Amino acid sequence: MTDQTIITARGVTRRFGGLVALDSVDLDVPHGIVQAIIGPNGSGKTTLLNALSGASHADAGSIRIDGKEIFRLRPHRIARLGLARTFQNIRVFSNLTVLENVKVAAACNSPMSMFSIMLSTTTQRQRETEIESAARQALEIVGLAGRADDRPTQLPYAQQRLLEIARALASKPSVLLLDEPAAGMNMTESMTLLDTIAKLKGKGITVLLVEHNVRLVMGISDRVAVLDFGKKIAEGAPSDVQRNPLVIEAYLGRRHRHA
Ligand SMILES: Nc1ncnc2c1ncn2[C@@H]1O[C@H](COP(=O)(O)OP(=O)(O)OP(=O)(O)O)[C@@H](O)[C@H]1O
Repeated sequence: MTDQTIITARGVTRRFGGLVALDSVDLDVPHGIVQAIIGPNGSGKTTLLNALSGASHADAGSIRIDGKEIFRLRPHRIARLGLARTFQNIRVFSNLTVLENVKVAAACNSPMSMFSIMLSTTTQRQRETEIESAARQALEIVGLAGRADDRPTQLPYAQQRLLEIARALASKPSVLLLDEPAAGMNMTESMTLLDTIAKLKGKGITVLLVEHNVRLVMGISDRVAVLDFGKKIAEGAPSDVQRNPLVIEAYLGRRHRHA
């Protein structure tokens, strides 16, 4: 690991019964880049994201965020170290406004003490102002500032996915994990997503994304890691990975096996 590495994973292994979903995976993600994890269906991408975010722990290995070991830490402890994530399925509160949804996420990641809540202290009012400001900034970044007072269900599907990103951003993370951010998006919507990811990178946020749309990944990522049957089979610049015979075989071979 170097000072430039924000995520350092070593030997990350996850089994489900007899199935080895992650087989001793190593990953080094430098600060401030867009890193993609790709691979055929069932290759272990989401399992890796879950292990990194603490949503579902690995059985063995070491995972460091900015040098701190997070293996087996609970998700909220990992979030406090600056890591936020989105999920494949949309998880918003439909009875709250767009802004309220983001404020809830911001508040969850910086809880006030029960004491200050009961006494309604100046500190609490300051925190509320900070939460509102963080939420509005997050909506601004994803281009939803104008929809703050709408309900999430009034947004088109692609914007609901951007709202998920805004919720993750509300905790001001240094690392953002995106699980299938372009799922269900058309070409124009995917381009908006790419702009948003570029903006995040411009703000110094390290983005790690799992994505099925390989063309989209190749356009936005600085580095790509490829999983196949739980093993990392390739990693590097998009142009190198695309030409890697192991990667071509993983995709084509899998397609042929399913044909
Ligand atoms: N909770 C679980 N219980 C049992 N097996 C699981 C569980 N979660 C994942 N798996 C298995 O682990 C393997 C990796 O799954 P994972 O969802 O990480 O793959 P993926 O690359 O994200 O797939 P996809 O591209 O289809 O989303 C698959 O064989 C999957 O069936």
